[in-house]
Amino acid sequence: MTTTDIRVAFDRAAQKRRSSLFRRFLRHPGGYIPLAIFLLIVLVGVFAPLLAPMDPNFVDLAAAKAPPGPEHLLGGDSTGRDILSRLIYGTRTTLWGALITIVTALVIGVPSGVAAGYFGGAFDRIATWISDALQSIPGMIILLVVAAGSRNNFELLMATVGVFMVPGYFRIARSQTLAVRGEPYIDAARVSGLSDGRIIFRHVIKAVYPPVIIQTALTAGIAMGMQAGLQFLGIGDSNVPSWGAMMLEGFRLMLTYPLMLLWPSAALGLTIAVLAIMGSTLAELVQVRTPRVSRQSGTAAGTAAGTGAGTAAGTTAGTATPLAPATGSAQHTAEESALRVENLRVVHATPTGETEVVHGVTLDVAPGEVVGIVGESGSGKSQTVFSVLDLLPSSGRATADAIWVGGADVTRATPKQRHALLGREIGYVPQEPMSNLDPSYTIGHQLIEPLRRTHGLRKAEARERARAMLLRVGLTDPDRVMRSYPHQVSGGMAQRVLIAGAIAGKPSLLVADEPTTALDVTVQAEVLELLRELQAEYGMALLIVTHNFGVVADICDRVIVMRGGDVVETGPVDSLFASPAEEYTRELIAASLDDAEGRAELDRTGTEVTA
Ligand SMILES: Nc1ncnc2c1ncn2[C@@H]1O[C@H](COP(=O)(O)OP(=O)(O)OP(=O)(O)O)[C@@H](O)[C@H]1O
Repeated sequence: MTTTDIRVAFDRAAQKRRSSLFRRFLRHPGGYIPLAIFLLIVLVGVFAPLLAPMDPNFVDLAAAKAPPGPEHLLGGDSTGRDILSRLIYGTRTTLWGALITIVTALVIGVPSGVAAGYFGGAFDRIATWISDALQSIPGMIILLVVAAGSRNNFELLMATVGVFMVPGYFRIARSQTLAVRGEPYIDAARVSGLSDGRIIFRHVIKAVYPPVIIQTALTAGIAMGMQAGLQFLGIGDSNVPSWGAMMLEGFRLMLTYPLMLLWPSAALGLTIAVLAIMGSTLAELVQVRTPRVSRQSGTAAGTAAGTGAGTAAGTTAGTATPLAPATGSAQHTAEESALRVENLRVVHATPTGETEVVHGVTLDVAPGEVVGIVGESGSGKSQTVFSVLDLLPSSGRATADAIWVGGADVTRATPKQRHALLGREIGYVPQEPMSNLDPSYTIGHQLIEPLRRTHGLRKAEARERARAMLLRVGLTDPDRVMRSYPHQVSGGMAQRVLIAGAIAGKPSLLVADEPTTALDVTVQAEVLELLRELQAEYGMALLIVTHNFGVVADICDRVIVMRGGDVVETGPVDSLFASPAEEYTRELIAASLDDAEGRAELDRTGTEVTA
């Protein structure tokens, strides 16, 4: 991609202006109208003492069942209390009760749902079981017990209602987290060394909060209805003016004095209706807005959660199938290597049992060396590098005698140490540039964050470093790129951004997994050229995964040929090309050459046609 192409792509993309969910909500009639009404209701509740014309409990016997008039605008109740004042104070009680319910449900439901979705395992199973069990408990009976035991303590009752609302939040938070935790941009954040906590707060919460807000609008309505229902049943403090208690009184006198039932029912109905409309408007806007980037096959699969333990040195694979002999060889000592993998096995749990997909691979990359792992689809290239990067999906388990990164054996490190080391020592350029960027954050933010967290740079330094890296990878307007969201840049630009991010921490090893596969042919050559330049400039080791011998011939010093989870051959590129020892290697080379000839033929035909 030329500089002009980059500019054109940028300008085209930049036209798609992004506006926040809140702003779009405010522009939608289903947003601003109910919001205005709801805010008005809140103000009435907050300023009840100023707005209410009388004390809500003041009894004026002359006003008993009085019709609306100048003294009592909405009339008097059965004991002569001013209905309007009670309604205004009742707003306060109702909102306060709903707030207690929502906060209780949010505080328990969302963190537990996110943790269950993110970490999975035993916590997920136990939390899901508790959530299901909670739903099967008859809430009203528990509420009656709590009311009797606490002498109708209003706050405790509303908190108990909140506990019964927890499963709604738990399920939403868990499913949203499950949906994003396997996204490549989460993997990319892990590889860049961000801790689980940071990833959750920065990336996962962004996906969780929109449905949680919708749920909150609906829960508020349900909580108010429940509260009115409780008070209608006579549960709660009868001295506290509330819409439910007013409805109970109105219900008793419905035939003789229907107005008493009308006012609190109208207030409750209106409040629940505006909350429901806000909820459904938000749901509509969120659906339009969230372009779910789904993981494609071949990109980093799953999160690393649960994989760290499996890589501890000395553990056995525990495969159902007999172990195949180890394959491959290391050319350098552990201390001399940027990366050295010894006897790596990867096992996946499948419905039919465990399957070993990488069978004891040994390989290494020296500092400053460019090594290609090449092989047909399914040969185990990605599983090998994902094991190094700690990115295997939760179904996968890697075991190795050792994985040396920059002279340290990461299989002996704690997961935290391992992440920190990987974030510092290894840069990762993935296959799918677009899905490896979080659509919720600007590119600048995504470059600056790992530099601050993993490399400890101050914000200004990190910004300057990110800017310089964007310039270095050929993006001529780094400030605009930093302000852009991923959807505002082209695939080629996104890959340059990821390369900038991968090298910004000055890693000693850059791992590139099919870095050009998702790009169009003209951009492929430029990205390869860029990788080669950067590797030489920074003196990094480069491990490039590809199925294309053309790429190997282009930039690699040495090649490792894989087939069916084994290393079948390794050697310097020139000698391997000149005299491959294995028939399989010969076929791969021939297939790559055929492909190249085919493409040249296509190019020629294209030229003739257009000429
Ligand atoms: N989650 C999984 N569960 C079970 N088997 C898997 C899983 N992921 C990968 N495999 C298997 O592991 C083997 C190696 O896959 P891997 O992705 O490493 O191949 P690859 O050489 O990188 O191929 P490609 O070039 O298509 O990405 C394949 O047989 C694949 O089916």
